[in-house]
Amino acid sequence: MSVLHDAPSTVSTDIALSVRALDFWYGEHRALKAIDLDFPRRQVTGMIGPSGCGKSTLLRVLNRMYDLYPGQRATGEVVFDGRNILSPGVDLNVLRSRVGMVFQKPTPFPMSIYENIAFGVRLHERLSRADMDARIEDVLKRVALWTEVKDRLRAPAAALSGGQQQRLCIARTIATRPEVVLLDEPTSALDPVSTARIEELLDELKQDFTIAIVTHNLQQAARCADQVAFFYLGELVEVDSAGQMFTAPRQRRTQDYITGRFG
Ligand SMILES: Nc1ncnc2c1ncn2[C@@H]1O[C@H](COP(=O)(O)OP(=O)(O)OP(=O)(O)O)[C@@H](O)[C@H]1O
Repeated sequence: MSVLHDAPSTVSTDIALSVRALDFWYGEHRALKAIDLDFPRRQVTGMIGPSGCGKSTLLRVLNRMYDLYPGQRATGEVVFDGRNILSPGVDLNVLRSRVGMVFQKPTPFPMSIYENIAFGVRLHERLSRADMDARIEDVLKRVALWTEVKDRLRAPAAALSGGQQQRLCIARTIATRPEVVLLDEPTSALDPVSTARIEELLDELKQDFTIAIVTHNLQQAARCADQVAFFYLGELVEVDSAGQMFTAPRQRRTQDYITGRFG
């Protein structure tokens, strides 16, 4: 399903999302500067850097979440499915179902566990009751929540613990079968046990999805990410495999950051 009618790109099919010459503006403030970054398909890309360097901004560009706010604008290209999703005419509902997002704090809808997942699916697909039940069981199993909630699917999602709520939000996001899942510090509000479960989950999910995760936790980036991108003051300083980045970064600024000299 295409999101736009534009010139096809020449980007390799091993790349799910390709960012080219991206600038981002909050009014007069240029928060991202000439970013070029590829997100390899079915890999985890970790985005790190000190507070305010533009990590969340980039994530919000990748599914045009910024479009909801006046005065915010992006220039350049984000090529997805052969199209520049920054162009006018993109169907944002379709885009956001294909590039899903999970936020820092769990944000379940004020409805049942079942409805939290079914709601988004219904916006895009007409499923029979049996197929919807099967979809919900499938995604809850994938986020390792099924055994904990299968007997209370009609209970309010708000009754779940924070870690369970975040797994539900991930289930809700993958239920529309996106290609890309964006996660903005998804574990920063969670305890270590819930954090470990989400990290394990990322490893599972990358079998099927391309993942971009913003994290302040460098150990988490080292554990979960295949490639890591280091941002500083709105610039992409360095991108490399997690192994290279955390053992032998090429740039001085990256080294200073990962060794704790600033940030
Ligand atoms: N709504 C906004 N209006 C104006 N400026 C903003 C807005 N949101 C972010 N900024 C600015 O854009 C820059 C990048 O912010 P962003 O939130 O992307 O950084 P970040 O790297 O994700 O930071 P953190 O790690 O603290 O979440 C910062 O200078 C920030 O002050």
